[in-house]
Amino acid sequence: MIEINQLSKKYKGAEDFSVLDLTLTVNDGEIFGLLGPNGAGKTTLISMLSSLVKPTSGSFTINELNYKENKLELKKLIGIVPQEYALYPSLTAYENLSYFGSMYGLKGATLKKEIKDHLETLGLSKFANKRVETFSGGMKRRVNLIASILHNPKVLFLDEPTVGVDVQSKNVIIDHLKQLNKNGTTMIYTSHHLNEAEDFCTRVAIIDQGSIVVKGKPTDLISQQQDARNLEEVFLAITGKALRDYA
Ligand SMILES: Nc1ncnc2c1ncn2[C@@H]1O[C@H](COP(=O)(O)OP(=O)(O)OP(=O)(O)O)[C@@H](O)[C@H]1O
Repeated sequence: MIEINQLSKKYKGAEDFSVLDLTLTVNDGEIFGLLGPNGAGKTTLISMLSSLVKPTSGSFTINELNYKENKLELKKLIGIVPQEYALYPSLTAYENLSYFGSMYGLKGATLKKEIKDHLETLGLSKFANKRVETFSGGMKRRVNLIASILHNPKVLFLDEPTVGVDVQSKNVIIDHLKQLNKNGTTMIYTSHHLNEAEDFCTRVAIIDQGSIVVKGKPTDLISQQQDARNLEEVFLAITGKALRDYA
């Protein structure tokens, strides 16, 4: 279970808080979606939960481990699928995955088997020994995903795991994530693909300006919002149609 208590982040030199007093509980086995316009604070929140960004105030626990006191245990428990590719372009898929797997403490036959199985499920076996710089966006996204799940994390943070990929890659990625979830991985996921989130998530929160505006099951949010037929219409009704450009 992930318990977030009044978590806030104000970056150095920034005028405003990127995440403000955010309180949320995500239960074991959930796929929880963080939805919101550009700049809403989704990546900042995920980055704090995965110990990449230090909170300004507030606290959180993951499976009762406190982020301040149990950093090492937490690191083993979680996986992070970052928005940017965390891959070495001049290394092959296999070399990249060996490197990331060994960082998580996997080695020998176990590491080999995990890499082989994941490459197979995600349709990449025949590209294992090709350099990642030659891969399409969808293939890079799939390798990026495998790099974060080789150690079989109990909790997985996914920052736009299907951005910029074709429909085929997207299906393979989402099916694989659903399978991982069935096997016991709890997930927090951000996306701008609201159709995908509607199908994929057990619950979602719509975040705007660092705070949760609404949260609930996608079907409940749709039925509660007057005239909304899908999550995108709920989203637009709640966050408005104005552009959210920032620099
Ligand atoms: N390293 C940083 N330093 C200063 N400000 C930052 C930093 N990272 C993010 N911000 C600011 O924090 C706010 C929230 O950004 P964040 O990336 O968390 O939003 P997001 O919801 O993930 O957006 P997107 O959908 O565009 O990925 C924005 O105003 C952004 O400019």
